[in-house]
Parts: sequence; C-alpha cells; structure tokens
Amino acid sequence: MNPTIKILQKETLSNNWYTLYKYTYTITGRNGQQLTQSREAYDRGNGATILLYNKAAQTVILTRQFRLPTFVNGNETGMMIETCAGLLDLDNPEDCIRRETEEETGYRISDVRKVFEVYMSPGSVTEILYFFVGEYTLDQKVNDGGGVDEHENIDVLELDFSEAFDMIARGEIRDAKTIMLLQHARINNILTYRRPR
Ligand SMILES: Nc1nc2c(ncn2[C@@H]2O[C@H](COP(=O)(O)OP(=O)(O)O[C@H]3O[C@H](CO)[C@@H](O)[C@H](O)[C@@H]3O)[C@@H](O)[C@H]2O)c(=O)[nH]1
Ligand SMILES: [Mg+2]
Repeated sequence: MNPTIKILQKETLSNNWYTLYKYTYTITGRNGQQLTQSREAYDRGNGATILLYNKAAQTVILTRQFRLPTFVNGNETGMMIETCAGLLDLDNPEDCIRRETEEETGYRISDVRKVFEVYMSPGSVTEILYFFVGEYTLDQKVNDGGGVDEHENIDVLELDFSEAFDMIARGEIRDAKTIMLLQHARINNILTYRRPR
C-alpha cells in the first residue's frame, strides 16, 4: 500500500543558481500511524541526454568537460567523459536534446529515440533525466561544438564503441548516464562490442 503524503511546508534554503528546498510533510505508514518528516530536495530542473552513434563506423560521440562536484570528491582532474546532455529550460526533452547535440557536439541530427526516463538521485535531487539514442553521420556536422560559450569549454570525442565500453572497466568513464547508455546500446545490439584480441 502506498503512504498518504501531505506537504505541510516548503522552505527555500538556497536560491542561487539552482534551488534547494526543505519540505516538511506528514507520511502515513502501513499501520495508519502518522509521522512528520523533513527532507531537503535540490531542484535543478529536468534534463536530457543522448548516445550519438554511427552504425557503419561503430563509433560514438562523447563529451569531456570539467565537473566541479567530482573534483571536490576524488576525481583528480575534475574532467568527466559523458554523453551529450543538457537541462530542459522551457523545451520539451526532444527539442532540448537536438539543441544540446548541436551546441555541444556540432552535429545537427534528425531522428532521436527516447529509451527511458530516470530519477538519477531520488533521495536528494528532483531531476528526471530523459535518455535518448540517435544516429549521427559525418555530413550532419555543422560546427565544431564545444558548448554555447567559453564557460562550457567542452571537448568532443569520437570513440570506437568497444574502446568506450572498455573505458568503463578501466574507470575512465564513471558517469552514470553514460554507462547506462553504452550498456543499453550493447544489450540491444545497437552497436557491437568486439573484445580486443
Ligand atoms: N555560473 C554557474 N554555472 C553553473 C552552475 N551550475 C551549473 N552551471 C553551468 O550551467 C551549464 C548547464 O549546462 P547544460 O549543458 O544545460 O547542463 P549540464 O550541466 O550538461 O547537465 C546535464 O548533465 C547533468 C549531469 O549529468 C545532468 O544532471 C543534467 O540533467 C543534464 O543532463 C553548465 O555549463 C554548467 O557548468 C552554477 O552554480 N553557476
Ligand atoms: Mg551539457
């Protein structure tokens, strides 16, 4: 049985770049007992991400950028290899991911397919992330990518699929959305993993 929830209070703890709220609510458990609890929830909106793949070449496009939260928690260089991704702003997820693909990687792609939608950190972050896959071809390249301005500073990587997959095991790719999409591509035979001999 699902609990009955009643929100009593929503307090803004921080409202700088994104927003940190503290919610106080009652939750009614299985035995009918009512508890009052408080939890913080970080609201940075929703996002979308995409695995760009080329079936003929068996390659994928990934991005590499500095991520401060990882730098302060054990990632020595702070650099993260990730699938292209961005926040929705006012877009729907499909329009968002087409726009982000062009801004970050320089490819103007046509078809994108949604594969799943995921709460990436359900105990603390409100965000739903919409996951896509989409094929890219060389003739769809319209600019160098890299992000909207010097603040994003994104490197674009084109990698052999098997090499990208091996980078997970070597700890060189350690971003959840990226691992999920590479595994999705392998499980569903979108691309083929070939172990090095
Ligand atoms: N000035 C400033 N800039 C910020 C701050 N926090 C983030 N930014 C910048 O805001 C930009 C947001 O870029 P997007 O491409 O729209 O988002 P993203 O950070 O790539 O987010 C994607 O990846 C996240 C991590 O996996 C996902 O959580 C998110 O849903 C999305 O897919 C980035 O350049 C980021 O550095 C901040 O506190 N201050
Ligand atoms: Mg981004």
